[in-house]
Amino acid sequence: MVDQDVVDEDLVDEDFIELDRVEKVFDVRKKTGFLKRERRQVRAVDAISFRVARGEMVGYIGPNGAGKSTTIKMLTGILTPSGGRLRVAGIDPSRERTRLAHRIGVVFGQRTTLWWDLPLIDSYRLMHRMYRIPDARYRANLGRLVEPLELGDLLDVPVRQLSLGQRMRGDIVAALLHDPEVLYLDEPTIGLDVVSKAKVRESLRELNAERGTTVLLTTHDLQDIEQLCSRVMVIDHGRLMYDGPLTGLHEVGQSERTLVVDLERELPPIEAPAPARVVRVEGPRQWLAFPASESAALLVARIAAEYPLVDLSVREPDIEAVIAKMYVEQAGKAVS
Ligand SMILES: Nc1ncnc2c1ncn2[C@@H]1O[C@H](COP(=O)(O)OP(=O)(O)OP(=O)(O)O)[C@@H](O)[C@H]1O
Repeated sequence: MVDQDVVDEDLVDEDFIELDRVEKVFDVRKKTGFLKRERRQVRAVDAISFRVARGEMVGYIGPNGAGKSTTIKMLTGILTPSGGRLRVAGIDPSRERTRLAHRIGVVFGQRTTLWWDLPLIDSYRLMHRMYRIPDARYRANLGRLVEPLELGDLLDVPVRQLSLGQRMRGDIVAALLHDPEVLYLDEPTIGLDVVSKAKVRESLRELNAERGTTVLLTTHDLQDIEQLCSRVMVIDHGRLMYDGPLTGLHEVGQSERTLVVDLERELPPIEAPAPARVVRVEGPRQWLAFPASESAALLVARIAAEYPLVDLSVREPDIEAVIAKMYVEQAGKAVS
């Protein structure tokens, strides 16, 4: 709610979210024997710097344990950085968490901010009070959000009775009732079916286009990024590996698909026509990498003609594969 807060006049729109060499180190104690404990440090976020402009929609991706949630938690003020400088809308999140809370919205796909046993509308009424949203604005926002997210018939249903997709859409409305300028989304489409995913993505697109809401999106689903974000940042082991347009990421990461082949019995690696090649063998199962630009049909036909084929499937590259390819590319550049 911008009008209730003091807006930082010096803040440039390009620096709406600002991180300079931000770090987060956790002290972890592990039991290693009777009365023996080992202390270890986990560098979850390692000197990350980036800027997000007001109104941008940016993907923030990486494998499990990369440091995404830790970054988001620092951006909301839940966690305090161990080092570096961080500002959101000119505010230091960990110092002024409450003031910032009025300007940001957060959706965690795996958790809900809604009250489990209450009808959906009661959660919204509670938020209306908690955020002290003016009545007219609350009604207008509810009207504006509920219809496109198709929640009109579900407002009186207890949250525990909603499907995952309905609950997720309910959470998105909850995060937007107070008109936040920034929305952090952590896996907003996880576990959703194709139709629900499409609905969630469509509403996010509209929100960004119509209200200029800045969106930082964490996901394991590359299609979320493809359909929503023109810019993507890749994080791994707490470090920023890539920051740029999705097309650049495609060039390094999406260039290969995998054909998984189940043979009748264990055999030596399949002799596939280049550039296809066997990348892994486990008993009768073999994995072949091949260029995403080529059809799998020819490769399948060749293998079927020459090998005792039982089953097969084609896998699109996942984020882990994209990042693995980045390492190879970077190592190659460092050597050459
Ligand atoms: N409270 C904590 N105490 C100790 N270590 C932590 C804590 N929170 C996170 N970590 C560690 O920090 C690293 C980064 O974790 P984080 O949850 O940020 O990763 P992530 O990218 O969000 O992963 P995922 O995709 O699995 O959610 C991991 O090694 C994790 O075990």
